[in-house]
Amino acid sequence: MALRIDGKAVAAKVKARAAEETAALKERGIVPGLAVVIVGSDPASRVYVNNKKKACQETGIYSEEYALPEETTQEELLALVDRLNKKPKISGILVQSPLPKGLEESALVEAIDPQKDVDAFHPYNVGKLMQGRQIFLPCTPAGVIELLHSAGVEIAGKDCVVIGRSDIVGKPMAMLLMQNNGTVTVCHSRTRELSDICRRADILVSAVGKAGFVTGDMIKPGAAVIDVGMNRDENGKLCGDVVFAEAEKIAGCITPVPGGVGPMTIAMLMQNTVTAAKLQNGIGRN
Ligand SMILES: NC(=O)C1=CN([C@@H]2O[C@H](COP(=O)(O)OP(=O)(O)OC[C@H]3O[C@@H](n4cnc5c(N)ncnc54)[C@H](OP(=O)(O)O)[C@@H]3O)[C@@H](O)[C@H]2O)C=CC1
Ligand SMILES: Nc1nc(=O)c2c([nH]1)NC[C@@H]1CN(c3ccc(C(=O)N[C@@H](CCC(=O)O)C(=O)O)cc3)C=[N+]21
Repeated sequence: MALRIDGKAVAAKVKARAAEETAALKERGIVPGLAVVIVGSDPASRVYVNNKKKACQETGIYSEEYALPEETTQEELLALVDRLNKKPKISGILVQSPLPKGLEESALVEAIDPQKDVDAFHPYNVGKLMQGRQIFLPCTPAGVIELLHSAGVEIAGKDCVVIGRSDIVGKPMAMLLMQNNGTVTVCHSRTRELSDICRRADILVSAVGKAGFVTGDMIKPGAAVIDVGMNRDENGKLCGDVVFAEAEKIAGCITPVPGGVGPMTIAMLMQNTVTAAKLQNGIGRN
């Protein structure tokens, strides 16, 4: 049976570290602050945003939430981002995706001050990541790397397969695995012989968004299986991309959903908010 990686426990450690740093900053009169902007009433987004708020409370990070109606215009959002860019109390800005139709996400992300871009979605930060000179690590992929470390999985020299090539998960995930000296293959909807490629992976990361996508026969015995997917099954229950019951019999270690990557995303966001506050106050990392 595979080792079940406890994302909640690892996230608690990351948050504890962020809380310590926050306390130290507060002694110097600096309070890290996060602004979360959510537009419309997507129920899943609501849950994530509430989790982010709770994490801020746990770590002592100041937070502001802007819950805006579905009808909000691009101009109104841009004006809000501009205000938050200039607001000293705010170290980090996150615009929750997806946005309602008609709003242009990329223009909004580009309007965020790169020094406050705690998601690391701004093209400046994406470029920095490509060069391995990033100031912020992308939260979900960085969370995955932490989980692998926590389970004692070595990345260097390993065959890593990422399923999914989105800007927010797949691509930055591949980049971070490469930075950690993995040999990375990225698969997507046009990939041929996907199962065969997956079966060669020592580390398999699934970020597809389809329940039941990764079956036991796609997993190499002993592999590390990381499930980024957040889906609802036919009963409305939260589940990942991986058929967990099959995979845990074959994998060496595996992350569950819930309780795997999700909590790590939020913990890394707290870490990035602390980093942002330090940066804006001329304090180097560590
Ligand atoms: N745990 C967390 O913190 C987070 C979880 N998520 C979850 O992760 C999942 C992925 O998110 P995101 O990257 O934004 O999703 P996207 O929909 O943007 O990307 C999905 C990717 O999967 C690929 N794909 C779809 N179908 C297939 C297929 N049949 N075979 C191979 N590849 C396929 C797509 O390929 P193509 O490019 O060719 O279309 C695409 O690259 C979602 O469930 C999301 O909810 C997301 C962010 C954070
Ligand atoms: N700008 C932006 N940044 C994001 O980081 C971002 C986003 N938009 N849009 C949506 C995705 C998704 N995401 C998750 C965060 C927490 C959990 C999480 O806490 N999951 C819990 C359970 C949550 C539940 O109970 O539903 C778990 O897996 O255990 C999941 C997913 C961040 N995202």
